[in-house]
Amino acid sequence: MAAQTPHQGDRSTVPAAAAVSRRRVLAATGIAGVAGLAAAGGAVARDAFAQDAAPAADAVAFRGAHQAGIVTAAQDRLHFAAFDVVTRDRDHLVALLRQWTAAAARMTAGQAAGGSGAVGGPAQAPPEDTGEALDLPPAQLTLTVGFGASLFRDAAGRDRFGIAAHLPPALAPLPHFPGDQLRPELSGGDLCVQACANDPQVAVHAIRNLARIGFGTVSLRWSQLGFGRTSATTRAQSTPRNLMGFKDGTANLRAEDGALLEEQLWVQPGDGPQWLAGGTYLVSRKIKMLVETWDRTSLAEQEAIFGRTKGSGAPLTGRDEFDRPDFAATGADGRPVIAPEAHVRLAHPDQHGGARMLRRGYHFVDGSDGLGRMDAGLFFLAFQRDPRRQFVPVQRALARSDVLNEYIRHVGSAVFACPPGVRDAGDHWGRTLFG
Ligand SMILES: C=CC1=C(C)c2cc3[nH]c(cc4nc(cc5[nH]c(cc1n2)c(C)c5CCC(=O)O)C(CCC(=O)O)=C4C)c(C)c3C=C
Ligand SMILES: [Fe+2]
Repeated sequence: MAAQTPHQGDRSTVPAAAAVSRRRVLAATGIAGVAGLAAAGGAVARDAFAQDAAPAADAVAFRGAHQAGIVTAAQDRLHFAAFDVVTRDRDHLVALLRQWTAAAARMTAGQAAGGSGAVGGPAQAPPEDTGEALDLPPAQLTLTVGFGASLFRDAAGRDRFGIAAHLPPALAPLPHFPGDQLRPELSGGDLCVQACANDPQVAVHAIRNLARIGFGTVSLRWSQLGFGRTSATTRAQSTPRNLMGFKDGTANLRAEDGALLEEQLWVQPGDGPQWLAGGTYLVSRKIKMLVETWDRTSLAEQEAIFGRTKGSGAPLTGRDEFDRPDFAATGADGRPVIAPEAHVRLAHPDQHGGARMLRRGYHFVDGSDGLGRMDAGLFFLAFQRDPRRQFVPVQRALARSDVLNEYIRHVGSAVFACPPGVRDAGDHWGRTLFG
């Protein structure tokens, strides 16, 4: 595979030899050929991979200074998984991270998870790929890994894998916030993988194959499917709407923010342990929305809650979506136009020493509760340089005063340290931490 280290702006370019789509493999082998591959022991499939080295059109480069899936233009679908490590053997864990890296590089390029694919291996063995993405393109799949604090020390404080000395202070557990209704089975985790793609089947396929490869070393702790991005992460993307009908992500950090990303998003050398420089922290919160209550709330009340208009997304003190909110403005009654307890006032960087986050969440609808209510909400994901200075103070202010709290419940929570990007073909997830 070509050794190439694309940097931030190069995400759209994929090392040519890495980018052989599953569709191209099928075309090269032919459908009839595929049927015969199991008996043929996979040689045809491997030859097809070797011969066809044209780039897949909609692949996001896996390697780079930073991991993909953070400032990457937010895709439309999510499958997020948190894993517990079930081995005590450091070598097994590192071997898995190497295997995962290889599989992730392949799948993000549109290839099968393993070299012989879904149908190219021996008939007597389980296939190296589960097959449900066999004829699908890469769909801009990104796979982003993170490490939880529990990977470093167990509940009794024991050093699990000889990495406790490298635990970043900023990976501290989040404090309890007023109103939290967190469920342990939707929270925490030793490792996480965020799979984003523009095809849900591609995202699910990726997580499923990583879980399959990890059998015996990791076990799935909790997972979340998401749809409909709730943020824009590049200037080219329009602002989407959340399940409450409001534009969400207007004031988000974006890929083009240059120096601001260094200041607010990427861990800098000297911030903490060196292994995380170029990485970032991810906070996930599963937030249920009481949509039936929201839907019986007047438009004026809804707009007062956010401090923005529902139609254009403009602040209540402005006309256009990207107008700066004027928190000093008062109405004819002398009261602030944007209420003291409005969501955008409480979350605004002006209230938190300039702290910002890169929000990258998704909607979820997990069916209904049997009592006529939708089990729906926001799977909030936010990347940042230090949760102690960013997520925690903002959430503390929101938990204390946000009028939105009447309509939402935080039920899941986790924090992960996401290492820097995989640099080249010899690099792997966790190398900077485990050596
Ligand atoms: C602790 C961080 C935040 C949580 C949790 C959170 C939950 C949450 N937010 C919305 C909808 C909107 N949020 C908006 C802005 C906004 N929200 C946060 C932080 C959290 N939100 C920030 C930092 C900001 C930006 C503030 C600013 O700089 O102006 C908006 C307005 C549009 C926008 O800028 O994105 C909406 C709408 C929901 C529905 C929700 C929980 C379910
Ligand atoms: Fe918000």
